[in-house]
Amino acid sequence: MVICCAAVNCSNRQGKGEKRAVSFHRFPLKDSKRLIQWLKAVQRDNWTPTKYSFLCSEHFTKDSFSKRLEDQHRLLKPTAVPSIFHLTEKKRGAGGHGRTRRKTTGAMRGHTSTAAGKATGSSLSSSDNLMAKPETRKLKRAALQGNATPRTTPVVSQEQVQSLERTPGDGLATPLAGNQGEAEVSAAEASQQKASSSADAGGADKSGISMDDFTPLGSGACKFIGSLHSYSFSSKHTRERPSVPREPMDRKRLKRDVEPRCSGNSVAQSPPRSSLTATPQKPSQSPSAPPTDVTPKPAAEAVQSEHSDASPMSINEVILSASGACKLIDSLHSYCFSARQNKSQVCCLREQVEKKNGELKSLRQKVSRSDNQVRKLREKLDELRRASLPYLPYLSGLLPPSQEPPKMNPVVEPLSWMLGTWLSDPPGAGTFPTLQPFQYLEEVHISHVGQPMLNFSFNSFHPDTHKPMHRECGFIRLKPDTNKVAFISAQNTGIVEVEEGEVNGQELCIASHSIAKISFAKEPHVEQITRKFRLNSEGKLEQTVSMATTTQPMTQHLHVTYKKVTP
Ligand code: HEM
Repeated sequence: MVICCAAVNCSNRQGKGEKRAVSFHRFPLKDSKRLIQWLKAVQRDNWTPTKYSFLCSEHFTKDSFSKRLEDQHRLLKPTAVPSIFHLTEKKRGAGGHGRTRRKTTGAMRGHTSTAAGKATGSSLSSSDNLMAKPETRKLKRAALQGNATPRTTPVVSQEQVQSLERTPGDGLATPLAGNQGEAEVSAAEASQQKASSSADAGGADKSGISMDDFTPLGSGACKFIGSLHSYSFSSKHTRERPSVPREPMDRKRLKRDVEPRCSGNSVAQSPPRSSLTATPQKPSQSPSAPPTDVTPKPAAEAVQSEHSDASPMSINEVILSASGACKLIDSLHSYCFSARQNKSQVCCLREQVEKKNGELKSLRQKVSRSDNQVRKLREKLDELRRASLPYLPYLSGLLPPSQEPPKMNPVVEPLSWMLGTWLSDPPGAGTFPTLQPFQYLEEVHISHVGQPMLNFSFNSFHPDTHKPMHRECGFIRLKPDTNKVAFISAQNTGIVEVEEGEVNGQELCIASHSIAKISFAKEPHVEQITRKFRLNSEGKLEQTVSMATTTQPMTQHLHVTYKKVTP
């Protein structure tokens, strides 16, 4: 890399001119206040210095320098601010500052220079600026000897100042008390120095080139920014040329690292070297021909080897690039984290759903088992009901509809105490000389429908099996205005009989008047039957049946007490 002066209308560069005549000094990038003063003095619009930007010694007054004790080497004072500039020519743009115009630069070395008079740069005519270079040298020397006074009205663009004032570099790097990162480069000496000597202690060597000149800003923050920038650059480069090997890409970056205005002069391609073993290459000593090599180049390569990218980006660009990279990395981290979190949540939810499904399946099985149990219990209940009250269905079938009951005929009123539904309680007792005593259940229903008679039905059941046994039904009539009663009955055994008697109070005694039977009725045939009904003191209905058969005299066959089950 050729070290060039960044001042407007200054063509000084390393290796040009007399040895030790001109030294080059870095911009105090780490000292923002002083950097602002430098920029105001330089007056380059839309331009931001990099660590490879230099001002030559011709822009500083003599008292800006001190001499090192051991070798009397000229050093720029840490507080020095440049003040000697040629600002009368058309200012350079952001991309360069017109080296070709350097030859036509006038002798006015800053509008406050005593050698140049008190006229401002803007007031000078173009002819005044057309000065021969030797003359310019004289004026330079005069300035270095103190003839030039610092600019009292520095001008700097507001954009530059704001950019610097908000540059994070102020906070990232603590200003150094020493040379603060700017270099003092004696072009002639620097070209002859060995890299080994320049790497001794990181300080300025005899050449005037300090190791700090070519090392990056020494803070971790800067290294961090550099690495992010390297990441951004390499990503960009990979996108553009994904198949290009790494080494060519690095060489390409070396070219970019050179100051734009110097790159056209000479950039010697050399293999990358270590920062501490790099050997400076001897530059061309001819002032007229552009040098084929430059002294600081190995050191610059060392910087590049230490930092993956040393492109001449402005500080703001670096910061913006780093900030963008940080945001991108943060967003990627956030995305990865949220993706992992979402995946974990999905897995967790899936497990919960599977667990709930298992619970639901278990509950459905329980419900199914419960339904079966309920169904079986209902069946059992129905069976128990049938077993306990087998005649209730018949009873319910005999009950009148829920409406106004018919008015009882007065004729049957003497028999009204018989009305109702009655159930045997206790079970009836069966006896006969030819039979073993037995028990039975019986349901009695005696009603009327408004007619002058009562309707009756007697249905007996086996006490254990509830199977139907003897059954009979018929009518009870009263002879009007008498207590004479006729009892007409048909029995399932094939007997049809009429009994007559009298009702006295709540007792009815009747005896068979006529008995008919079917031709195939089972023997022994019944020949006489007597009955007695009464409502006892407990309100229960009692019936006693006696009969005579073809084999047995009149003997009691049945006795049963009923309790009333309807009002
Ligand atoms: C007024 C009504 C009834 C008459 C006229 C009548 C008549 C008879 C006669 C003639 C016998 C045969 C006796 C023998 O073999 O020596 C008999 C037997 C029997 N009766 Fe009655 N009976 C009447 C009501 C009932 C009732 C309400 C029951 C209740 C369940 C009943 C249960 C039996 C039994 C279990 C036998 C023995 C086995 C059989 O022959 O079926 N009877 N009955």
